[in-house]
Amino acid sequence: MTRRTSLFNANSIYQQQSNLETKKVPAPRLQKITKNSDLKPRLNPAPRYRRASAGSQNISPLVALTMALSSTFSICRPEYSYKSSRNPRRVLTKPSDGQYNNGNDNKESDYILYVNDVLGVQENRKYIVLDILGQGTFGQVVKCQDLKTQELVAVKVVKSKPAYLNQSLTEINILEHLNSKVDPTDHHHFLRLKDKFVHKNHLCLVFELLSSNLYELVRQNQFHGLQIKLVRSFTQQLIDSLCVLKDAKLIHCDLKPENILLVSPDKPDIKVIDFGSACHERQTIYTYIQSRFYRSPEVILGLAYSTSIDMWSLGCIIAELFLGLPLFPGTSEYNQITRIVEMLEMPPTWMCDMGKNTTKFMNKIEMTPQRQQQQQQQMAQQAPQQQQQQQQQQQQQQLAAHHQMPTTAISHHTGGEVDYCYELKPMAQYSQENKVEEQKSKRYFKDSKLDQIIMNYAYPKKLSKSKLEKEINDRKLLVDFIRRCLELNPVIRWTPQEAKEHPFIKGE
Ligand SMILES: Nc1ncnc2c1ncn2[C@@H]1O[C@H](COP(=O)(O)OP(=O)(O)OP(=O)(O)O)[C@@H](O)[C@H]1O
Repeated sequence: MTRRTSLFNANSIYQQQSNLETKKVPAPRLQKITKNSDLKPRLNPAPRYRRASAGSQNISPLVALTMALSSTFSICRPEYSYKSSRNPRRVLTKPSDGQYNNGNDNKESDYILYVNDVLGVQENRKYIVLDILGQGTFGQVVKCQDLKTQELVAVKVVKSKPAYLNQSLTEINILEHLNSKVDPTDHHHFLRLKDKFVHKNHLCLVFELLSSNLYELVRQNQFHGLQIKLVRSFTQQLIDSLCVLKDAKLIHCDLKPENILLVSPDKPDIKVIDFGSACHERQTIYTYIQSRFYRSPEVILGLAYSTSIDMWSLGCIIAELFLGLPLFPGTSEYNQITRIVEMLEMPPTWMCDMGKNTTKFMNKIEMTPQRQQQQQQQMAQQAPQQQQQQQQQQQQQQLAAHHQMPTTAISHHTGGEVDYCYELKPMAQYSQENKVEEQKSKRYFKDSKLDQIIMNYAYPKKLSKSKLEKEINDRKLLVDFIRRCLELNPVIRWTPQEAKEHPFIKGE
């Protein structure tokens, strides 16, 4: 404490004392501060309201009834003695009825975990369970202490079903590759894997212990958006991770706020977790990937995918961090693609042509002669140069469709024998065909287009003119950045390397 602060405290105590004296209230038991005395107020040596502890020292009632409760109790009842081994075991897993694996697992094949359980049997590789951190598709994540080093760690106890076991082995492979080869110096925000072992038929992965995930952070903020400065800091770190992943040809496949964790509660440093769905760009075998709100149009439509699906998820995440609510909170896959199209645009025709699931969500409509005529008239009115450009575009599209290579993002196909376009199926048609009850989308935002939503989102109160101008400018950059991540055509969607140069990231 500096001299300035202690002086300030002493003066305020003097002030307090004189106020009390004028009101004729008994003054607190402070020693009068003289010129030469210590500036800190001193309590009289014999404190009142003290209790004896079992160790025959004087302790305050607060300590006696909290930290020293057990010894206080033994003073009152000498026959009482406390042993932690007699505590009831606190169960962390729900449901907790043992159904499989000799009663160790519940009906969901989750290992039934209790506080103070020890995971691991090998000497020097044992972890005592302290608390539950999270539960996911693959199993449970618990906070543990390494019995040898006393270090706190997070242990993922994987479900005992073979499918989850296999997928978790992939997670181990990818994390080990990332930790030892791709990012050995731990500079690119990837979770560190420390150990792995099998405990009672459950694969256990020991990770460094991190803090809350970004969904929890937004929830703690009552689902109000985060400050643009903080959003920028998170985005810079995520772009850095995605650049490294792209260079390593790895796709995370499940980027979402729940899978981005703060390293500690008091700093904006983050790490990407959950590589349980990750894969190499050459091994994209699964088609049902990414959590729905963050699922890219190419995955919804059933096209081949690449690292660019993580950039789509990133766009959704950044928007959500700024707005406090998910941008595309789809209630079904149909609802998801509907929300995307309503807010942004239709996917280009080549994507609809090539998507294995397109016919589930969209109708292919033949162009009527009337509509064709209308278009030709429009073309004739356009400048010759534009016409030439359009013709070139058409040729490119035909070529692209032929070689399954996309070029530009237009929603209808012209040229060739048939002229057609795609349209989203009306809700009633989709519901009837798929025998489901689709609901009309609930709107979270008053505006319907991305730029309006962000530019009109509540501004911080009492901003000076210059700060308001800066906020508006920052938001314009944010809109532009998100729009480039949310490009429906994955071929022209920005790569993380391109995004790294954007003024929003550079803070220009
Ligand atoms: N290293 C860690 N430190 C602290 N908490 C963690 C850690 N790893 C995971 N968690 C918590 O556990 C939750 C689930 O973890 P994880 O996503 O790895 O499990 P999962 O079963 O693969 O989940 P999902 O259903 O998303 O696939 C996370 O959202 C996070 O809150």
